[in-house]
Amino acid sequence: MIIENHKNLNMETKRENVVRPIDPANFLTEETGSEEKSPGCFSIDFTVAVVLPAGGSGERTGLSTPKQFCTFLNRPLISYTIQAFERIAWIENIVVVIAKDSIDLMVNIIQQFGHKKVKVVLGGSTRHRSIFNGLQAFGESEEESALKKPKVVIIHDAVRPFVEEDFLLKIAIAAKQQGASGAIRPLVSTVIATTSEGYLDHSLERAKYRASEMPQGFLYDVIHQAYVQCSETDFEFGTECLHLVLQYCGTNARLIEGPHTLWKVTYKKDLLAAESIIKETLAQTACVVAGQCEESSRLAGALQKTLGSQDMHVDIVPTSLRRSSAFISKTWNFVHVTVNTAGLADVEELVKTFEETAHSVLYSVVLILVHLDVSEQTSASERMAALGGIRSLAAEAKRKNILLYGILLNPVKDAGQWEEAVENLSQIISALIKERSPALAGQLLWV
Ligand SMILES: Nc1ccn([C@@H]2O[C@H](COP(=O)(O)OP(=O)(O)OP(=O)(O)O)[C@@H](O)[C@H]2O)c(=O)n1
Ligand SMILES: O=P(O)(O)OC[C@@H](O)[C@@H](O)[C@@H](O)CO
Repeated sequence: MIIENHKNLNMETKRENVVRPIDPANFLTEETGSEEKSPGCFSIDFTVAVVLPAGGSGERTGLSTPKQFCTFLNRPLISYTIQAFERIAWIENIVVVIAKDSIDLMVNIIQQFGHKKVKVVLGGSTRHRSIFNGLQAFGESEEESALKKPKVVIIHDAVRPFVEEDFLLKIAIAAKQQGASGAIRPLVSTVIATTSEGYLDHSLERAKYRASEMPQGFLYDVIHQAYVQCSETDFEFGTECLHLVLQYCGTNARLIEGPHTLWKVTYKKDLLAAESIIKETLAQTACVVAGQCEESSRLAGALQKTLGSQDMHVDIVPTSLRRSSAFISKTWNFVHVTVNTAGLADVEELVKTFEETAHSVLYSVVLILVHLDVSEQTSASERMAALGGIRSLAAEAKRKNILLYGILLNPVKDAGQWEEAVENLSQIISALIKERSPALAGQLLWV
């Protein structure tokens, strides 16, 4: 679900963090978080920084909110892109270039989602002007500017959230060696030239052409020099940074074919596609927290098998380890199996652990309580009553971006009926994890 307004963002603006609107000729950047290095898989021996142009209005989406600030899964698109770069240890700084009207919102996003390497800079009336503004946030020395210029600068549209470290490394190394580098993709449609009357003039041989995508990498001095020299026409109508460095610096970019995930969010459908991709990625793993008793272990093992058959990787963790960060950090989906005792206290403790570890800040956590009561003494209504507290617990958890659901599993003795019940349970668990619906949080389902 795409949300255009920002009712779910904490809009209490801390003015001291706001980048003061200033004359674009004299850039000011504002430190908005501590410099923390995220663990990375690769390392390189030169400095790299990133400029994310995010100053556009997103007219082609037809939405009133610029697409980079449209939210899905309780988070704006730009936050996903920032995180894609922030988690990379060899990227030192991320300059986000935004329109003046978005300053307060951007500062709140940085604070709400804990973005650490980000500096905010004012954009311009076109993408090239915004990129140039971003580049000018760097200076020759720390004295001249809050940001020392990097050896290589990666330029990446803020509305392209799916970018991986290995490809960024290729782009950065090629830019260091060649002066410039850029991502390309095969054309999907054939390119044609039209006459002024709107007829076909000629078509291009598709195999000879490629789509220019992002990220692009440049030696900082090369791209900066190109922008210093480029014309007003370039600034007003240009869309290709690689062209600028060729025309004004004679630098021929190394072109690297990238994965199909580099696509740019342009239309509303792209926002829906981005939400689906993130949901699909989050739903690939789960953790079943189970007690030591035989029924609990048996149910946990059966769920691991049935969810596994739906391509979900499931770890089983004993209840005693439910608070260990080792297992919490591996997934955003948790199934807590309880037998005979309702286990709401355990669930409450898990919610507290997710909050203490800030695990639900970037992505919603799905927490499903599966309760099996094998004691012969309790009636169905008594079992329902035992989980009656889940609704209030779920309301509190939802405020922390934790989606709590309850499922009552009826005990059955017949092996065939048990297998069928576990299959049904597994389908429900899978659906709750895939959909991540806040509307169903607090509901008690019955299998
Ligand atoms: N004056 C501008 C215009 C665009 N961009 C950014 O450049 C990227 C790619 O541009 P595009 O997809 O065209 O974004 P918009 O210009 O916002 O879209 P539209 O043309 O539909 O208005 C986006 O992250 C956009 O925010 C920018 O920083 N400054
Ligand atoms: O043209 P738009 O402003 O919609 O998007 C920018 C794209 O052109 C640009 O990101 C790539 O083509 C690479 O230069």
